[in-house]
Amino acid sequence: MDTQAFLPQVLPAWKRAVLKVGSSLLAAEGGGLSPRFALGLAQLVLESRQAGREVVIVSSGAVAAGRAILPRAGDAAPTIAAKQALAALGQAQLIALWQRFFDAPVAQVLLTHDDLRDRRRYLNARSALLELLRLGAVPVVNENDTVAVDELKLGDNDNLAAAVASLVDADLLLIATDIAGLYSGHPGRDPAARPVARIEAVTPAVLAMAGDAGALGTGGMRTKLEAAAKAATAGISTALFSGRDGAAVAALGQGRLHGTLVSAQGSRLRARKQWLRHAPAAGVLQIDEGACAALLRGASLLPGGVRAVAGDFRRGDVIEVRAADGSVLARGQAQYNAQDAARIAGRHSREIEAVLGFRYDEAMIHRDDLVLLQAAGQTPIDSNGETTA
Ligand SMILES: Nc1ncnc2c1ncn2[C@@H]1O[C@H](COP(=O)(O)OP(=O)(O)O)[C@@H](O)[C@H]1O
Ligand SMILES: N[C@@H](CCC(=O)OP(=O)(O)O)C(=O)O
Repeated sequence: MDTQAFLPQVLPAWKRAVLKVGSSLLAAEGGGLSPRFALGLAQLVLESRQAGREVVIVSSGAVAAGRAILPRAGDAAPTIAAKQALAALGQAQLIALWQRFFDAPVAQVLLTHDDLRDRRRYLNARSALLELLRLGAVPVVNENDTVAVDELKLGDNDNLAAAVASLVDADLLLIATDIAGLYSGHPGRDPAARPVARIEAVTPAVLAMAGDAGALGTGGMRTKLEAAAKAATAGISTALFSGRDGAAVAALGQGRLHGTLVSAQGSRLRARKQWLRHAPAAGVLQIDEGACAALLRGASLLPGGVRAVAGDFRRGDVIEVRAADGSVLARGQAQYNAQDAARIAGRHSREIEAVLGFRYDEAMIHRDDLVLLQAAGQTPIDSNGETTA
């Protein structure tokens, strides 16, 4: 395939990224996995970590790895069940491949889209991934193919990577594939296909440029653009580039992208705050004056400042935070369900474990999951969202 090169462009500055690596980059020609292209990508991860950035890897390749272990399971047109078996067989090797490049421990995280749709599991996955990053581990995520087969059918690891990018509050989604970026038509079939370096919005016309997968991948450019569109709405930019092109991969470390950049729609923080502001509230925490002052200073809401709990919310639900006079001070995502919140209300954070028998977080609502609806000294808002002055 003779395709035109992409001119370099500036990669947006980032602190935390999700790097999605397709099967097309990890599958060896004779079956199994090859370190050939993974090496350069791992180098990029290492350099980024040394520069104080964090990277979560979303890696496909378990099915390809499984093929080398039990070739007869991967006959010409394997069924979904055979692909699931191959994925289960190959997953350990996939993790072992990534571990080869890092002194830091590699952590295997298997997720499904359903896990991320369920608020409680979403929050659990988030805490676990953020803790892994805090500990300096290299999280490597793949779809849990034993219990969900979306990715095996649709190549949805692209979409999973976008969901993970939102989950961990990444500011960039890097999608490494076997082609330099998006072309205006399928490069194998359209000789006039041109590089598309920049996409401001993933419109139907942009989606129409994308065709199916290459020989080894699933989903092709379409799922990559869908993923980029989701990331964009969450305030995250996406870079599509070739993981086979060592120079293009090395350039990313210097902040230059040879590939396609899909721009974020607004900032990540704005998108998240917007969601917290408008998601239906499942309950209410009434807090004391000390807690009000702490929230206005930008602190988390600790159980000690909670006076009363109302509603039947679950961990991860959005709830309102009201001052003693009933005015709505803030909204945020609950770390504890209503029952547990009621049991720890008024208690010191260090008592949480003794009361509940476990502890998710020292806060009832973490400051990253909280949006203030009043600034210090501002007019309070009543429970209908109207100003009370
Ligand atoms: N408009 C397009 N521009 C670039 N690649 C495209 C386009 N349409 C389809 N493709 C195909 O998408 C492939 C990459 O997707 P895929 O095979 O699913 O890889 P991965 O395993 O990295 O997810 C390319 O190799 C190319 O054949
Ligand atoms: N979970 C599957 C990934 C399937 C998938 O999305 O593949 P790809 O299109 O190469 O990213 C595997 O590990 O083989």
